[in-house]
Amino acid sequence: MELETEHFVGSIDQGTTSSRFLIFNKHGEPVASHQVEFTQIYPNPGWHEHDPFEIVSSVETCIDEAVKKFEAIGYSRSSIKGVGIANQRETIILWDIATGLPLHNAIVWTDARSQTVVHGLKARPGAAELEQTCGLPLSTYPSSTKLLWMLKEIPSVKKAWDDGKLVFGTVDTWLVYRLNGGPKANVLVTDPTNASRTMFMNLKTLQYDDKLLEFFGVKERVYFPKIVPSSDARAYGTVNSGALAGVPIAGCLGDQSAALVGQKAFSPGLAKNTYGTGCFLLYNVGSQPVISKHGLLATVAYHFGEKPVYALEGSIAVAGSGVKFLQNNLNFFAESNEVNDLASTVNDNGGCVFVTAFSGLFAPYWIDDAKGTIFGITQYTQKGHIARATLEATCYQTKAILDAMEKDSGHALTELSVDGGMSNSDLTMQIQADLISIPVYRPTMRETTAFGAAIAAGLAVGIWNNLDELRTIDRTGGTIFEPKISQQKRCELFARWEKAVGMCRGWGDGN
Ligand SMILES: Nc1ncnc2c1ncn2[C@@H]1O[C@H](COP(=O)(O)OP(=O)(O)O)[C@@H](O)[C@H]1O
Ligand SMILES: O=P(O)(O)OC[C@H](O)CO
Repeated sequence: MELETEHFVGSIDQGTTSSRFLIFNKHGEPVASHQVEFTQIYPNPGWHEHDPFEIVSSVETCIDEAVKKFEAIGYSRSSIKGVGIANQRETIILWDIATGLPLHNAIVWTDARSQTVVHGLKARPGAAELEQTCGLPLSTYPSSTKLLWMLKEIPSVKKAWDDGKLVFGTVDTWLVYRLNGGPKANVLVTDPTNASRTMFMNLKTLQYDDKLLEFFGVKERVYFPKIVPSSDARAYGTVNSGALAGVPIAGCLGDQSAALVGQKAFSPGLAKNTYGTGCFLLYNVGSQPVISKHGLLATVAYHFGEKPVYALEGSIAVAGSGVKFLQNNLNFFAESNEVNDLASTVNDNGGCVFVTAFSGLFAPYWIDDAKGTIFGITQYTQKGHIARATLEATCYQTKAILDAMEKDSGHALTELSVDGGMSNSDLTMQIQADLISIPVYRPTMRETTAFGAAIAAGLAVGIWNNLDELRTIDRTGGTIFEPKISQQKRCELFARWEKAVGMCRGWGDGN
């Protein structure tokens, strides 16, 4: 009997490496899920693309397969009341308003091809003030510089612009548009957490800012999606076909905001660090944005009710993608989790420091002319040392981000909550605790990104009535990694890392 009255919420987690669909009950437990990895396209050094239709088909496959599993254990698809979306941010897709067809592959957030565009923009009057309005520094990372590169370099994009047919979308907008049926329904929306990664949105008004659009020269001739709250039962339309046809899309969050929500970091001072393809530390600063003085980003954490909540963010471009690099490019092992066995064949990094700056270095350094560099290789160096140095790179950057966050907020974290694929590595989490000298807490339920999007949708369709109801969801269990090394050792290791960062500057300049 209980099964029939129970309601569920579905959640799309469209990440950089894979897509997933999970179905959650109101206790925050995933009862069915499906995951699909999709193709990573690297056409040139520093370039990174996705096929827009493969993004959609991977999501549709995940929905259909997860619903099959859900029904196989006795539930009915009609008990799924809404769907939420969490998505990789900054990645852009451009399409034609009339046909609904993409004009190019998606340019992924890691892609560094807009370096020359960025240098040109930095020389324009007003460049230094942009961050005060949108929270992001000029770099290859946000969507704006990718759009400008495409307008300059891709003839079909230029033509669509000339013809007044160009639609700009981040992955959330593209997914919502396609899931609603494309040009037939023509639903063009985004939420403030995604829009805050474009450099086009004013952090305070949560709307496009004329001055920002004018700075980038895109005030006219582009269809921008409407910015709507992250939790809304109507604005995102409904799923048009497949196993969940007719179900409302009721919530949408950039994946890192979703992970903060999924960790239930609803109060100022709470934070999380997600180790996925990249690694992103978000710190809840409450109802006013804080513009960083130490290399962090100001971003929207979520907008559920009347007032938005903001976060300070430390973004690291390479985390799990470093592990994938050892796996796919260097053939060190066949599966990601094997990195831990390999890194455990040695006691330390053997003097190697790997600055994994494949796309330049992001927070808090913002060095766009760095390239991946391994320092300290000798005849003694083994694969295990390189594997260990790869894991350490993300942990050092997290330490640098926490230092910056403490300076910006005046508050030191006493524990770091973690999630994401690479947080499955016990070795990495122990190294992390050692380097930051506070405990690292890894929850048992690590699908926090998907859970965050489920919360956004679930609040809109009445699975939960308010955030207080969510506070009671059990977060006990999980693993705590305690720091084990001395302060002196920690300082020595970090000083070597900082030296390596200083020495990797400039390699990519003009190349
Ligand atoms: N046990 C593990 N140890 C180290 N890295 C891992 C492990 N499991 C997964 N990863 C890495 O985590 C990443 C996938 O994490 P995920 O959170 O799914 O990322 P995304 O959301 O970006 O697609 C991959 O890059 C993979 O290499
Ligand atoms: O795919 P992830 O989980 O590394 O997240 C990507 C970020 O949203 C990029 O800003």
